[in-house]
Amino acid sequence: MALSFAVVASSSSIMCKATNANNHSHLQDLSYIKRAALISDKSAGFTSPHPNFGCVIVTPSAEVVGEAYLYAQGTKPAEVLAVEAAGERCRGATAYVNMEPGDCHGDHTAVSALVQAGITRAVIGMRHPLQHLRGNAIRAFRSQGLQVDVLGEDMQSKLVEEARKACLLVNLPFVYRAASRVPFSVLKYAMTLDGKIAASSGHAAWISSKLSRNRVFELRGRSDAIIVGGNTVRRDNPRLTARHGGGHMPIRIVLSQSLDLPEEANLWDLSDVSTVVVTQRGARRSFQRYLASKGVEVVELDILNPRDVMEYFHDRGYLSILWECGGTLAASAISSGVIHKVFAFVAPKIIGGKNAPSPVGELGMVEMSQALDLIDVCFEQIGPDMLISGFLQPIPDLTPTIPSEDETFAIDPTVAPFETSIIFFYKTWDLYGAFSNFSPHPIQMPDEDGNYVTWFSVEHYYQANKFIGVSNPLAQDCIDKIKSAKSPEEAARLGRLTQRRHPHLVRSDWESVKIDVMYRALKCKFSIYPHLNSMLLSTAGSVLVEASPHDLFWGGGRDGEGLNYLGRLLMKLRSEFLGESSAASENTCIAL
Ligand SMILES: NC(=O)C1=CN([C@@H]2O[C@H](COP(=O)(O)OP(=O)(O)OC[C@H]3O[C@@H](n4cnc5c(N)ncnc54)[C@H](OP(=O)(O)O)[C@@H]3O)[C@@H](O)[C@H]2O)C=CC1
Ligand SMILES: Nc1c(N[C@@H]2O[C@H](COP(=O)(O)O)[C@@H](O)[C@H]2O)[nH]c(=O)[nH]c1=O
Repeated sequence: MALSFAVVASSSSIMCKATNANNHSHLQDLSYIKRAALISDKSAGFTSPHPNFGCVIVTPSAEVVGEAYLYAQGTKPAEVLAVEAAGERCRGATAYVNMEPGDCHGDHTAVSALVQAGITRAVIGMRHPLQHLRGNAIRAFRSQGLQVDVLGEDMQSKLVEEARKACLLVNLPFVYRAASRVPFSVLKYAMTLDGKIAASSGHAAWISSKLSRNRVFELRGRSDAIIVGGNTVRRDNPRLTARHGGGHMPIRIVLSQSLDLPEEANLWDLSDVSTVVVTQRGARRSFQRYLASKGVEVVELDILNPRDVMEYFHDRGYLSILWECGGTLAASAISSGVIHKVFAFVAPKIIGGKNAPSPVGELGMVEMSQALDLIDVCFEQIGPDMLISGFLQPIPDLTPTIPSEDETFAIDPTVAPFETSIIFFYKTWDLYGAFSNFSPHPIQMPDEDGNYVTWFSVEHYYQANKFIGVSNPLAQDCIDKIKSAKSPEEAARLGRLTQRRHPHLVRSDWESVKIDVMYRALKCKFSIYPHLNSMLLSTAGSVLVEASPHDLFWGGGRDGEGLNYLGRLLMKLRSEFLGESSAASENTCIAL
């Protein structure tokens, strides 16, 4: 179906460095690029930790013939879906993308889809924020003869800046994360008009209206995790779930130094989503064991401060965090410089109380001139409340902060990332991200009757295998759901959740067969994709380590304490592919 929408016309002039041979209307360009940004946001929360991508394809006669967005990491790229929708009408058309495509497939899927479909021009809202991807797709388009216009580079004006900002805003968490190496963090609180977040008694339910609290569910749905401090758990017994229906469900994180937490708490009920408790090394080991017995993950850090916690969750691949703590932890997080944005719901109520808590505790400031000014402040009325939001840290300027790969090598010729003797991989956008079992490469594996079945990713196959052969209709039901999961993350969530909630559905020999299941799936993947096979062989001589800081079985762990079985299997495969007789020799060293 052809889609169309209004174009915002204005008489402002637009400078364009590129020649305007095709006589494109640049006002239309801006409208379409904003459209790409708008649709890319539809899957916010689900794409995490991947950016939001949208693509709109428009013919020279200004007809929108295809548009699509990325649903989640590992699903079909927006560009491929838009090309599929537009079909033959791609010939001579322009593709508008809010962000330069990345390359999770490791074979330039998005670029190839547009080039092969006959697209002749690409308009790009912003360059990819990650250094190793930045500029690659733009170069590839240009080398294939496409005209490429990048907002702010090839097109400049006040209106272009506005459209560029729209593209930036839909991927702000990604941009902050790329620039600061901590997840994008939002501090949210609800306070009375006299600045209290609870009565003197500590009672806080509720300050803001139902409408505002529904808005909080949406904020939660856009986040990877919600953080509270130990005191909020003791005082409020919160659930911290996103209850707005059908949205993404973030995990819950509790920061507690003392680990003096209640034995019974809503956050220990993992039926909807998991909880991670982060504490100081050595704190209440018996309570740690108690939490672990309930399925709650406990992470010990040497010193529990917000920056270390955020660096840890960055390394775990988290993109955005919502802090819903009280003033004590909020002050500590602000002082550590990890809070990027604030959402304050102000309710027209007065509770008074000299000792009633306020949203931010001690920051050590003594003069008003030291106050932190919010940037880009917005005011929005929600029912009876006012939502005031703004940034505590400016939006990073990507140009100087994250130089392109070429620029880096020009600045420091000694940088040669390909020559390290240990190759770490983890998230699919990493240089060797295609080694991850979450990479979007379908595999074909024989079922119990020997018939070949296609699985969207190694992770889909691995998770489903937990339930294969179990004579319970619920097990088959779970396999079917995992098989049709839209993304590897979704397959993992389904598999892990069912394993946790219904352990009796897991096959009894799972622990003894899981390495072999993974090995067979990886063997298939690296056999049927020649470019992946070459990538694997190109690492000969290097140790491969899955850099998962928390998976101590498949990954290498934070301090190298993990067993790194994924890395080991890849090295085993590599040596088999290289035709070395070291299937035997490697077997002796890695003892699989
Ligand atoms: N209206 C609103 O929006 C909200 C209101 N509230 C209200 O606020 C009150 C609780 O506020 P508050 O006591 O400030 O609670 P916090 O949520 O800030 O919890 C503080 C606790 O966080 C833990 N913590 C871990 N690391 C740190 C660190 N580096 N710095 C500081 N704390 C750390 C400690 O837990 P431990 O002691 O276990 O070691 C500490 O006692 C309650 O009355 C609650 O109802 C809370 C959230 C939002
Ligand atoms: N009191 C208060 C808030 N408090 C926050 O919400 C948490 C409770 O979440 P849940 O258990 O999921 O409903 C609580 O622990 C605290 O973090 N939030 C608001 O939007 N408005 C309010 O008035």
